[in-house]
Amino acid sequence: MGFILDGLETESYDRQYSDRDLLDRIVSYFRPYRGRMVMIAAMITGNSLMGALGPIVIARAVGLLETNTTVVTMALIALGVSLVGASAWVFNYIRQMFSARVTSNVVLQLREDVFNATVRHDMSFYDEHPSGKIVSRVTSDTQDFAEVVNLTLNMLSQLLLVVILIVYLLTVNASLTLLLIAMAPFAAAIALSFRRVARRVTQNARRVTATINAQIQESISGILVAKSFRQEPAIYATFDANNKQGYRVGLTRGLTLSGIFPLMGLASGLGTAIAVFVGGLATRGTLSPAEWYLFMQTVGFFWFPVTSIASFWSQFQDGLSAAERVFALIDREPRVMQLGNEPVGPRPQAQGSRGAGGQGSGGSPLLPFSPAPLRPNETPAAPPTRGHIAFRHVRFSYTDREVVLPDFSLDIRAGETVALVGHTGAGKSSIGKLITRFYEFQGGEILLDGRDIRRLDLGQYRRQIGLVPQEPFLFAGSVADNIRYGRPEASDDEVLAAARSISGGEWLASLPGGLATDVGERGGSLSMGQRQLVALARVVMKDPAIFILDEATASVDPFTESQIQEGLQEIMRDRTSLVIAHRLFTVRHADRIIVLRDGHIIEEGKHEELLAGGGHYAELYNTYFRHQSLEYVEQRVWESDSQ
Ligand SMILES: Nc1ncnc2c1ncn2[C@@H]1O[C@H](COP(=O)(O)OP(=O)(O)OP(=O)(O)O)[C@@H](O)[C@H]1O
Repeated sequence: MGFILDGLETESYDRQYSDRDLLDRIVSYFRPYRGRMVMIAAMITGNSLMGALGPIVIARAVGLLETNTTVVTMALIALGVSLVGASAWVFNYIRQMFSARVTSNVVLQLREDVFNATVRHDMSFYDEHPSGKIVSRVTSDTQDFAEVVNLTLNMLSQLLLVVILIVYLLTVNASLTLLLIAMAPFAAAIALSFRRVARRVTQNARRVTATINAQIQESISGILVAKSFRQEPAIYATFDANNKQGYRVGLTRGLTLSGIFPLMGLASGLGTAIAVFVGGLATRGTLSPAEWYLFMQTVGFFWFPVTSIASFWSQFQDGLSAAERVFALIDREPRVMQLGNEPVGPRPQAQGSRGAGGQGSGGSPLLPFSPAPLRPNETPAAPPTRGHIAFRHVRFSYTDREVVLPDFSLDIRAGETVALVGHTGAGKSSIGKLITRFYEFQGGEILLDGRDIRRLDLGQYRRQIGLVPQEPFLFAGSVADNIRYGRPEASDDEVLAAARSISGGEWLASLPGGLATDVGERGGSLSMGQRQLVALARVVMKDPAIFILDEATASVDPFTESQIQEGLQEIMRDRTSLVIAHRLFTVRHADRIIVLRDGHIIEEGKHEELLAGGGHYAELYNTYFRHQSLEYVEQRVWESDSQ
């Protein structure tokens, strides 16, 4: 079966729970619905009782046929059978109603938990796991689990029906009933022997579905790149291969599971034959036709749940493995670990420009915050965030294969604008990602105003960080919705004010509907420059103490560029800013430029100093930044004019 399973690895966070742990966990989801579960149990009992009563009443009718029966008696029996059938239906209906509510609630809760866990995971989780596979777990796995719950209830109802009939039959003929019971272990043994096979084929089917989902999702997200490289056939080929693998795995599952039914049918046929033969011999002359009818009827009822345990078992395993996968996703150990939840307050009210050198308002930015001792029941007051960031001998790697920052130390003073430059892969973005706590570092410490960022309340801490990534992501909705994302409670006037704080709001005029313009999926209806402007306005709305900008490498038209630059000046004025710089404008205006190579600081200073030094920065400037300068552009124009 090897080729069928190629590429169907489990996820690194997958784990095998013991049956007991798994069951305890499942039961915990049903605990809040104890009352309804009791009601369901009562309805199942009622339904099974009525189910058993049906054949008993008919058997009585058969018995009565031996004697002289009146029309009235027969009518009463017919009425009895109808009542029994109707009551069974009512019990069943009420049970279905309650169980639908309970399972829907459980799935609701399970989805909430799994989605909540998913969005809380740090970025390393998303690096390792394709989003399509995560989607599979959140949607189809939770649904499969719900289906198995319904199946279990049906099964319980069936089993109860058999138990009731057996108890009744024991009163009719004990030895024949015991013969029936003696056959049950054989049927169950055959059913259980399929357990492992069924679970494996089912799990493989689920994995292949997740792989197909992941690939479709990736292909659609990257369709623009794929089209521009004319890679549609390659995408199709990968899909085709995955789809065919899905077909093979699905077929194997179908064949394996359907093989169980004929085998079980054979076993039940044999069982009935034995019951007829042995039972017939043993009870010759002692059983009435009515009793014989009831026994044979019960053999049918008896075999059905016992044999369907086989198929049920595979589906049950199916549901259990779905639950296992969902719980594994919920329980995945976070890599970013907060060691405390010390409060983090907003930045002190802006008191005009702090100027170059970045001495922030109020006190020494290097002074660590030492809170006054709290009285019992007093919640600690959140100290204002001045924005002094210190890296102390930080060691960081994404994976075991490469150390990105071997021993990184850097002080960014409160209010300072620091530009990080360096060749690609030098570790610039990683520094920003560590400040935002997207990834966990392995050694050293990072301090905010003298406090270890691992001890801070993560939500409050991130509230103080405004991030603009290289390709700003906009959510579906209007420009105003996206700006309001920075502070959901903001009024329309505040949103407008945030938009106007960027380049006087001139950029809004280029949008067809102004603030109401629909941004399209991922902001696709706006130009790259407009997306950056919206992202900047979003940060203004958030009003963070620390601003991190991973500058876009894509150039925008000069007019938008100047609007972006004005916006940046506005944002950087009163806050600590870290810019992964790709624009000459930002390096020139930075209080300090840090030049990185292989995770080490090799130069630092202001633009002119570094340029005069003729080192790595000068080299970077000449190969990368210089062509953006006005002098360069003018010289090129002059050269082309004079040719
Ligand atoms: N999510 C990740 N998982 C594993 N390795 C990563 C990840 N992100 C970055 N790296 C690696 O870490 C190193 C530093 O990457 P980083 O993105 O910090 O560089 P950078 O200086 O910002 O480069 P660029 O200017 O190209 O954005 C690179 O070798 C990169 O391959």
